[in-house]
Amino acid sequence: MNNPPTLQNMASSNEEIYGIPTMRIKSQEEQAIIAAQGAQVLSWTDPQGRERLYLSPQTLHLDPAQGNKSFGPAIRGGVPVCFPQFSDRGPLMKHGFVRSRIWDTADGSELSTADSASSSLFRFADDEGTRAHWPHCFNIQLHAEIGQGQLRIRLQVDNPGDAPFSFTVALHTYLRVADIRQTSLFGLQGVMFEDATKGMQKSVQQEEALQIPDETDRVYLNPPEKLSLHEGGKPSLIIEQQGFFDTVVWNPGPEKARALPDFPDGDWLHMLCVEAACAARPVTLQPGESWTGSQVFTVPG
Ligand SMILES: O=P(O)(O)OC[C@H]1O[C@H](O)[C@H](O)[C@@H](O)[C@@H]1O
Repeated sequence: MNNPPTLQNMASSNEEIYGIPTMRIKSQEEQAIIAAQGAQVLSWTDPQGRERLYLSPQTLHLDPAQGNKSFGPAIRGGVPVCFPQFSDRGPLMKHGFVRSRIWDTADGSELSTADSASSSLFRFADDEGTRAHWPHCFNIQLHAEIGQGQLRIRLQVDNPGDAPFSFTVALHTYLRVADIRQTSLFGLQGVMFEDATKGMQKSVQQEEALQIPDETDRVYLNPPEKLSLHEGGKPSLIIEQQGFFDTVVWNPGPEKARALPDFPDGDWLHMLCVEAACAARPVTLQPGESWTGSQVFTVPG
């Protein structure tokens, strides 16, 4: 079986990946690569040297020459940040606009300078372009950290304005799996979900292990904080979330995969999105309030 290429050998200090400016962080044997576009984590190599995130080799991205002048295409893979709208659950562009904008490093430093650090902090705030679509003042920041077999991602949204606003949000994580047909997700038995492949019909998951034989697009409501991904019958990754009150599980399956212009036809076999989200109901922030959510991935010991 042909596995898609990984980024781990493409990384030098301040390189561009598929034309996207990136920052690299390191901790002993682990490394992660974060794009300035969307503060999107593109790659996480675990202590065994295995790439854990899926990134489409056909990914589209902003033209760096255009910078923040326009809302460009979204990067297909890694950990897209969906804000201030999840999917098409509202009037805005699908998954909101921050994944299609260039974020700043926390101290305004050059992307390459964090090369020796094990964490990164990116920020983005409202501007004329965002207010034309969504008339609110906001700050959003993403902190990503690796070490000891973990990738830890924390997202914070602040309301510095003088009016309340509501949003839906997700860390739309694309996990890389060797073969989706040998992959199961544990922890969702007995949890109610909305099924986007069946007009948002609500059901309760009966099976102990979720398998993905075909297109799967579910928003699980109030799931447990800890899920476990198994590959080839063995635990492969522990997935934990806090602050987010839904979990989305998405794989396009063979037919939808063929319809996605930025995704190889066969790559639905090598990925599974397990997304920490507030999707089914919004978060509301009063002036001066903040919301924080995190998603943590741990390689089992
Ligand atoms: O293709 P995108 O806009 O990146 O969205 C990819 C997918 O994201 C989420 O998982 C949604 O639940 C899916 O309905 C959607 O197809």
